[in-house]
Amino acid sequence: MCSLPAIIAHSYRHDEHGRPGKGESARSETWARSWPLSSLPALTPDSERIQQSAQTHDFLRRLFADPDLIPLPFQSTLGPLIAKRRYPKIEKQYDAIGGGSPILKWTRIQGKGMAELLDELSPETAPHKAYTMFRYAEPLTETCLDEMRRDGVTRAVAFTQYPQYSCSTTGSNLNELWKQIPGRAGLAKQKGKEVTVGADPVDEIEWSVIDRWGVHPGFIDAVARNIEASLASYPAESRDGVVILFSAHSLPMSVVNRGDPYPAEVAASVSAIMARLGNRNPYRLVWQSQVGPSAWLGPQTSDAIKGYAKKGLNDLLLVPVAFTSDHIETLFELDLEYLEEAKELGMTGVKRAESLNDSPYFIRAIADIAAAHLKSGQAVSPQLGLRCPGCTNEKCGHQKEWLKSFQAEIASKSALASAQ
Ligand SMILES: C=CC1=C(C)c2cc3[nH]c(cc4nc(cc5[nH]c(cc1n2)c(C)c5CCC(=O)O)C(CCC(=O)O)=C4C)c(C)c3C=C
Ligand code: FES
Ligand SMILES: [Fe+2]
Repeated sequence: MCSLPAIIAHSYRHDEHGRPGKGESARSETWARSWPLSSLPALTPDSERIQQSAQTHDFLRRLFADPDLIPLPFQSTLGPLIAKRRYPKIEKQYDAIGGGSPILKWTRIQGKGMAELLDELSPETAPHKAYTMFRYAEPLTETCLDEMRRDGVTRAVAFTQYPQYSCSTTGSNLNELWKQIPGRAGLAKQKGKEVTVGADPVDEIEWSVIDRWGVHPGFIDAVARNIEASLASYPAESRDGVVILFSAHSLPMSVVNRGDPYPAEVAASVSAIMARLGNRNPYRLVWQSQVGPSAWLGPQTSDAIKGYAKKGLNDLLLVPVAFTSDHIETLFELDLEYLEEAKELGMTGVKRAESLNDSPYFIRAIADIAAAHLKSGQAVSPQLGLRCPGCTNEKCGHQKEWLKSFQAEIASKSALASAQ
């Protein structure tokens, strides 16, 4: 299974009087239903392999078809061709990390833990259920919406699992969500289709968005704890000299120059983590995973390692700062490519801090973020409302207007709940 993390929707139902339904008891049962992999019949190694290969290819095909991520000339022709050409290399990488991305597993563990904590932290909006919505792999937006439709969800929070906002990641996911809601006036008009708003129960869902949380103290603390655990493995006398290399997925310079907020938000996370650690170590922010020949934001992580090797440094701690769980970027690129490269360069003190995965501190942090959001009465943050100065993507405008349209209702319901 390989996928790009997208949105966890937290939802609860209301009873017939519009109050949160306290009696809904099926959380664990519906949760079990939302583990499609565990309910598959036993697979032979061969059929597993075929399924895995098809998933990787579908993932790449969808990714290169997304103009919000990679705008290509003749996208519908060129996208599939690039996906096909890239597939053998990427498939080998997934093979090397155990046959697929663990991102679905971790996202579900985090979501389940978060929903359970949220029931305690925000009993007035309980019960909560976490759904997973990926942009390029199952469960896709439409699959997740189907599940929500079946469950009769009426209120949902689109909670991005990217701590820092980029229009290429969270933005693309929100654009897709807007596109997949059948009764959106904007798109229905655009395509000249007659859509009866309200004909589909999914039209009735009230949405709000947690769009970024890269400096939340709970998130910062969870990352800092993993860094502290790794630093503890260096000898005490050299510990404070270890260079912390924060590594985040890079962006094409065209996206940076359009005014994408991600680089500044990643830098803000790094500063907050360093402050939490007492600013004892030297550090740099570097960028990984660039794709294709265009200019990307640097310095690249692998060049930074090589540069420090040349300067005679030995102790580097790599810290993934824009991912909340392991996947190909950490398990293959950092662990297998860069750590190996560093060894070949003679560096013996290069290590990687663990990803957040099932960190209880992280799960508590996302539960806190969700609880505060549910109390806030906010549908959309002021930052989400603003388009990039260089944005020419009409979908971004529609998506933001659609999400802002929930503001009055969310605010009045929240005011009502806090008055009770
Ligand atoms: C913060 C996270 C990410 C940003 C920003 C991001 C931007 C971005 N990515 C591509 C192209 C590709 N990304 C690919 C995989 C991939 N990307 C992220 C995260 C971010 N991407 C993750 C977590 C993953 C791996 C998912 C998993 O293993 O489950 C890939 C596919 C792999 C490959 O072919 O190398 C591509 C392609 C662009 C163009 C971009 C910014 C515009
Ligand atoms: S690209 Fe950033 S808002 Fe459209
Ligand atoms: Fe990516």
